Amino acid sequence: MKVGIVGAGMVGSSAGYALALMGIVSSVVLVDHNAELAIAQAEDIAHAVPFMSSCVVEAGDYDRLSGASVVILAAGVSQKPGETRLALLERNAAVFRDVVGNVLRVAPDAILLIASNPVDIMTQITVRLSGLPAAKVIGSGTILDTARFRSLLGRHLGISPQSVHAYVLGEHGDSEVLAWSNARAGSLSLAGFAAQVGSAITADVRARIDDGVRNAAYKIIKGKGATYYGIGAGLARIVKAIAQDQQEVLTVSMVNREIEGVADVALSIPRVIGATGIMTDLFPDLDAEERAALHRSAALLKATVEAVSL
Ligand SMILES: NC(=O)C1=CN([C@@H]2O[C@H](COP(=O)(O)OP(=O)(O)OC[C@H]3O[C@@H](n4cnc5c(N)ncnc54)[C@H](O)[C@@H]3O)[C@@H](O)[C@H]2O)C=CC1
Ligand SMILES: CC(=O)C(=O)O
Repeated sequence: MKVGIVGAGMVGSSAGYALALMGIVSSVVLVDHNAELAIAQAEDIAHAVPFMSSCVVEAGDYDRLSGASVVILAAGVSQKPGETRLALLERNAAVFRDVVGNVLRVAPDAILLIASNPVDIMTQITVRLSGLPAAKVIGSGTILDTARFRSLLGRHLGISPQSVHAYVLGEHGDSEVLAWSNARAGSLSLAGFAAQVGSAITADVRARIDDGVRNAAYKIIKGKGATYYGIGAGLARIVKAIAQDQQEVLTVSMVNREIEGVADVALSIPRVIGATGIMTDLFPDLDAEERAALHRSAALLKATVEAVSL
């Protein structure tokens, strides 16, 4: 499978690196309006390949995306310290007006995987610009927030994050919703597991984990200027689910017909991902407080996307 990546900065190159090391696709092509950067990133990643896999990693112009099954869109600006994701909207919408048409011209059948922020709005804008069915335009959404939630819960409980089943829903951003009520550890409820291992989830623990998930990006950007390893691996994980038709349940964003009373809005819930993109939506069981928070998140995104003119 060939995967294209438009935007060879920190996020795009990290996704390319993860894909190349995982050895799950045969070819990765990096495209950037800074052609010199794309060439340098591709060459650097290609030098890691002989240690791990046999993926061909190259850079080129849009024509080189011909035949790509998936194209990751990671072009545009990223947050400065203290800046919200939503503040990037106008600048990245302008970038996508340029990028989406160029990709579709050469790879009209590709699944588009959106990473640029604000990712839910950029996903909805991409559906509008491309005319593609919603299930073929996947936003990375809360895949990273869900990983952060599982990581912090696993650390608190003393188990692998892979044994924690917990999801972050809604916006990939400040209004996101940590679905505590249906989180599980192994086969047990969170509270049941925590009691057995003597690591109660007190109000303080819950507040600390909520803060660690919700504000992770702000803290990392303050410390090192950008986040990229986590989302790079998350994007590669979504590509793997498509490449291997895994029917994997992941929290990703797409334009939903209706969520908690809000129509036609892109946000994340758990969904089954396979060869053709999003196969099924899985609306989780939530308590009343979580449902109200998800409604607020959906309403915020809807109001934001309605203000964008294309
Ligand atoms: N979805 C998520 O969970 C995450 C999303 N992001 C977002 O990903 C995006 C990229 O972030 P970084 O890679 O750190 O930024 P970066 O600045 O390192 O890379 C962006 C790249 O886009 C390229 N670019 C800009 N306009 C272009 C155009 N019209 N055509 C082709 N290439 C163009 C630039 O030359 C640059 O190389 C940002 O919007 C950031 O907020 C970042 C981390 C996590
Ligand atoms: C930057 C960003 O969206 C994140 O790390 O969550």
